[in-house]
Amino acid sequence: MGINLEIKTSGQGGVGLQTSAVWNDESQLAEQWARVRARLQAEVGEVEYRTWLKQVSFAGLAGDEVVVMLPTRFLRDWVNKEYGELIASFWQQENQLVKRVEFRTGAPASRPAAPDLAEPVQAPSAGQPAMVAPRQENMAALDQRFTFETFVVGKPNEFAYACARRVAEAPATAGFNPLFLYGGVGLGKTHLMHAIAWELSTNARGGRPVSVAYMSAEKFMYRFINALRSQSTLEFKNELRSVDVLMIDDLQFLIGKDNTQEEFFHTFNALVDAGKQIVISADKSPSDLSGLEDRLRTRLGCGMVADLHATTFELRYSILEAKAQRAGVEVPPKVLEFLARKITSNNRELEGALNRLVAHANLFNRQVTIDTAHEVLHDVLKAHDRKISIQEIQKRVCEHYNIRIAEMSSARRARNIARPRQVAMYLAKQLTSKSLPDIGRHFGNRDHTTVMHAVSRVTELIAQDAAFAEDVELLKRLLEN
Ligand SMILES: Nc1ncnc2c1ncn2[C@@H]1O[C@H](COP(=O)(O)OP(=O)(O)OP(=O)(O)O)[C@@H](O)[C@H]1O
Repeated sequence: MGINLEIKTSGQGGVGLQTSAVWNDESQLAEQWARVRARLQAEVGEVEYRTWLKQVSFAGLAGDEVVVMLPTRFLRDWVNKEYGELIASFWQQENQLVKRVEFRTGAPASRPAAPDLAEPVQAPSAGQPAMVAPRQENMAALDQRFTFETFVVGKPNEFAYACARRVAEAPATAGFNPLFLYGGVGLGKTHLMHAIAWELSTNARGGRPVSVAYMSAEKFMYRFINALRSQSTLEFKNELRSVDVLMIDDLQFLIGKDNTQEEFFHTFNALVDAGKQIVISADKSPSDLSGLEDRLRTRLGCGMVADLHATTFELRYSILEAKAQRAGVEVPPKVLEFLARKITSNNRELEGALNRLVAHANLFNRQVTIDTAHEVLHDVLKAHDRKISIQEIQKRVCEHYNIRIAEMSSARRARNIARPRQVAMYLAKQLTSKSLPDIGRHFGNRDHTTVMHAVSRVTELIAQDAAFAEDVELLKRLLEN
């Protein structure tokens, strides 16, 4: 049989595959591919087949070109070089339309609910759909809900959001590499990481494909250990070092894992030196991640470090409003306000509370009201009350302003006493679910109208005076932690 074969390697996903005539029948092509695989297996032997060829998948026939996919660039190039001609020849013998075989990175046809970017994925060129790797066990998947569009931006996270946007639009820009996102539990780090990965994998820049590998630090360690066990560390290294963007979530997990840290450090250096983008998230800033090697901490902090601050009432309210709207459920503003005031710990808990409330309302066909919120969320609300007492608030505020604790209940009205007292009342309203009269009782039996006045005065001052706002925010964070 005369074979005129041309083998091409491309970084683009298997897209726009169109076929013609008899040879393009899907089931026929599948059968042909099965036979090609069987012949490859027989030809190269079981061990070689399992090592290199098992991961080749068939994406389709485009004109006279068979497109096959491999999960990584390294594998793509290797298989092309070592087995390209053989694969093409077997195809040619199966299907007379085939003239060429094209090797691409990514995965074939069906798009899973959420792409799995633990394996590098090629973003498509403009106008083409993203190619995504198949969902595989033990790999981190991207959450479809975690996009830039669903991320609510407010004061505490606007800087981190802007940095994330910037990296998604222009990876490896000087000053933004690595991008290090950090903040307390449930404040949106993973959400932003996924948003960057989605953006990069679905929006090619100028037609240039971008390969992204996203995984948790835990997954990184797991894969590294597996590679050591199966003596495939070289493949692991090459695979990671072939990506354009490496994203590692929850880096603090590597604390105390010296060998994995070492491996990560080398991967990090290799990528940054090659002008690739790294994005990291952790619960603390690089300088506070004690337990990480100094040289790694230094490198982590040399790009852009962006903090996701504790939430504010306004942000919590906006998040609840957006989530309720997306869920298509009407939640009265009063209830949103109630939740935003009471559930101050983090956005995950806030979201969980809203979900419970909405599920309850649907299940029992009841309206969402403050009463149902009390009823359904009594455990969460109680836990929050338990966490922060008015006495604790008073103690912290007094320490901060350097006044005696007795002044919280005294009748003195000098500004240097009255203002901290008002701040303490304001925080008591924000951070506990005590009623205004209750709060008043803790402050020398003051009337509830005095507490109301304190709350509105402090709210006004926060809006007018940035330094004062920062003070109050700091106190709040200290108390919440
Ligand atoms: N600004 C935000 N807008 C919309 N949703 C948010 C925002 N911040 C957090 N969330 C939601 O809160 C939940 C927790 O966020 P995420 O998992 O990103 O937190 P995290 O900072 O990674 O926490 P952890 O430290 O536990 O890993 C998610 O459902 C996320 O969508």
